[in-house]
This record gives sequence, structure tokens and C-alpha cells, in this order.
Amino acid sequence: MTDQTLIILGASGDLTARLLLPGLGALLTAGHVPGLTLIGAATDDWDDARWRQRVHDSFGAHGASAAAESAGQRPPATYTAPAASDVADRARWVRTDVTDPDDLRRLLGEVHGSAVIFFALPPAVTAKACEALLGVDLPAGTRLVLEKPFGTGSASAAELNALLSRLVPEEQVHRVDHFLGKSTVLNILGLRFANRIFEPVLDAMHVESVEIVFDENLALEGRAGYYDKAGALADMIQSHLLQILALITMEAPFTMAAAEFRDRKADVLRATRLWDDPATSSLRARYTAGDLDGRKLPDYADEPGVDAARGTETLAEIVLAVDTWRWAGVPFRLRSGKAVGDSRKEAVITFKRPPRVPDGLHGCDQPDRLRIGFGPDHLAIDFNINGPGDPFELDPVTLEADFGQGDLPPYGEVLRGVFSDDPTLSVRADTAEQCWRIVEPVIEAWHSGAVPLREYPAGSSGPTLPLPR
Ligand SMILES: O=C1O[C@H](COP(=O)(O)O)[C@@H](O)[C@H](O)[C@H]1O
Repeated sequence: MTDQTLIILGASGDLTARLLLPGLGALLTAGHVPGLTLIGAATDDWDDARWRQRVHDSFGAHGASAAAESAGQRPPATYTAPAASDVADRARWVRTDVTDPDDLRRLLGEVHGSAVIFFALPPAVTAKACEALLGVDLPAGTRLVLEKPFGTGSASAAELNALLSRLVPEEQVHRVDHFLGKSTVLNILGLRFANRIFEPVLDAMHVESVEIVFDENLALEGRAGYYDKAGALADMIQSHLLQILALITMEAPFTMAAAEFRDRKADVLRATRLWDDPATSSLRARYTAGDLDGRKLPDYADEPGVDAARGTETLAEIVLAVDTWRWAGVPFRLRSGKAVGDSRKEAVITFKRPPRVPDGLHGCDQPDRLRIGFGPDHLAIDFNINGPGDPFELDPVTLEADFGQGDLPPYGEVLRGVFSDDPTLSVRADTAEQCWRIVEPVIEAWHSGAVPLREYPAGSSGPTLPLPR
């Protein structure tokens, strides 16, 4: 493998310390990316020593634990293996205005081997940095890695895509969605396409509804600068939860080659739309002061850095239709909230009732369900059997299995794809635009005030929408 240089633009930020560097540390510790040089770049007046300390800290046990725990995984002891320490010891800080072509040219002069440029920047700055890069010769094979949110709507995503296509070929653009690096999310593929049991009943004939829920008991956690501009819809649904929907609904690719896998995901997202009017198919709400796990949380509007007038939602829910032969008529509820008391992170496929239960079998009307947990990672099947006691009295049972954990935390998995030039787990240009297209009627209705901003006390379960029948 040739030497590579990872340049992080916006390297002094929270994303770099909290997720990116721990993921990188895990990857290096697992023996990937030999010969890596790491360069941090931002306008901050840091030096190599300060950056190296940041890298060491994030590679160390604390950062590693945070990354692993947020992935619902058991934290490994440490990521400061010699290979990771060595990269941290040699890391360089290059003070850079990422919107200035001269600065970027100087920065790229430091590249050893091929370059990976990670934009750990807000969307507007990312676009400016890409424009500045148009005036710079990029080393052959340069990969560009972009974080969510990718644009702020389908038009700005299309503009950014057009800009990126002038810099490098699409296969060298990696739009990161770290949920695609979660082992439990990727397990959906094995569950669906490597078994005979489930796939034949995953369709509109057998499935009543599908829920994809990511309710967290985390609140704002000091991220107002980013979150207050994004909100729950863009932060979680437009990005991560639509990727999960694509994995649950896509047709089987012939091979796992990036092009085929991404084609199948794109097919199904193109067929996805809001179920009905945003007034009935979307919900937005914001937490007010409350108690959560013994912590007193302030009203979201009083959190430091929040602009209450912006009306940002901390809980969003939408109901979608997937207009394919397989799924037409099945409602998909996508929901995510912050500061929710009952932390629930799962996809639940609820099956229709059996066409007829024989007279004389009685006592239980629980529908069959397949539940895929995203933290902790597990799989459960709820169904009815005769059970103990009266042999004609039905009882609900649950078969459960814990998914084995992946070797790497989600950011490590995604970065592995970037460094090995494999875009399978990255979001393709057309898909990024489709994901905005799907939520745009909701955004417009929310902006026009057609859907009121509801409230829920922090620590409560928050409001929900009735599912269409
Ligand atoms: O990208 C994000 O994801 C996290 C949830 O993912 P996890 O891997 O940390 O469980 C979410 O808390 C955050 O708001 C969002 O930006």
C-alpha cells in the first residue's frame, strides 16, 4: 500500500476530537493504513505540539471509549498502540485559511504519498473550501471526505456535487454517514440477503408497518453551534435514518461491489416520498425543562448558544411511503429525538396478523415483530406460541440474539473504506440529493408554520404520530 496523508480541515473542532480521531486511532491500532501522515489544518494559532497532544488524547482510552460506547460497543482498553502513537508523534499542524487557495496550495505541498482531505467543517465553509480548491492542483488520486449535513437542501447539495465533480471523480468523493459504518446497521444486509427465512416475508403482503427510531437520552451536550442550525430532521432523519431505510427496503445487489450496492440503495430512495400531507405525516417538537436519569435539564431554548427564535426541533418524526412493487402501501415511521426518557434505538418490522387463527386458540393478539437494535446491538423476534400452561392459550415469546460487534467503531469502519479507496459505505452524489428531496416538503411546511412546534418535557417519551391504517 502506498503512503497516504490525511489532512483534516477544521481540525480544532469537536467532531475531530470526539469521533474522527478515535475512529482513526482504532483503525491504526488494528494495523490498517501503514505509512500514514496526519496533518491538522485550521485558522487556530496552534503548533505541532498542541495538535499532537490533541491527537494523543483522542487516540487514548477516553476517546476510544466514547467512540465505542456511542456505537453501543464494549470499549477496547486503548487505541494508543505503537502504530497509532507513531502517527500522533509525527502529526503536523499547518495553520490554514481553508478558503484561501494560496494557503491550500502550501498545505498540499506537505502531502506525502496520496492525499485524503477530510472536511470537518460546516456546510457553507465546506463549499467555500471546495471553490478555493478549484484553483489548486490536487495530487493524483486525492480523495475528498465530507461530513453531514451535505448541503442544506437538494439544490445546495446539487451545487456542491457539481463543484466536487470538477475536483475529483465521484468514486473519490466520500460523503460520510457513520451509521453505514455501524456493524449492526451493516448486519441488515446479511440478515436480509444471506438467509431464506426473512426475505420472502419482507414485503407489503406480509408487513404492516416499519419503524426506524433513534430516541436518545442525550440532550444538546454543548453542541448548540452545530445542532441549533441543523435540528433533529437534518441531524438524524435526512441522513442516518434514511440510510437505514434504504438498507431495509433495497433489492439484493448482485455483488457487494460499490457501484451495484449504491445503485440498489439509490433505486429505493428514488421511490420514497412523504406518506401524505406534512400536516399529518410529520411532527416536530422541542424539549422543555425536565429530569432525565436524575439530571435536571434546562429548557432547550435556554441552553447556551441556542437561538430560541430559530424554532429548532429536538424531536422529529415523519411517515414515508416506498413506492416499489415490494413495499407500496406500507408506512415507514422515521423518528429521532433528544432528551427522551426512554432511549430507543431500533428498527421494528411489524407483520400483519395471520389470515386466520383457528377457533379454540386464544388469548394473545400481539403481532409478530422483527426488531433490529442499534445500541445495544441485537436482534429479536417477537411471536406467539402455545407456551406453558393451557395448551390452547397463546403466549408471546421473544427469540433474541446479540450481534457480534465489529472490530472497528463506525468512524473507523468508514475511514477504512476511504483509505482503501472503496466508496461502498459512502453516500453517492445522487443519493445525497434524493435524501433532501424526500424531506423537503416537510422543511417547507415547517418553515411556513403549517406544522406547529410542539413541546415535551425532557425525560418524557415525547409526542408521536398515529400510523396510517
Ligand atoms: O451523527 C449523529 O449521531 C449521533 C448518534 O449516533 P451515535 O453513533 O453517537 O450513537 C447523534 O447523537 C448526533 O446528534 C448526530 O449528529
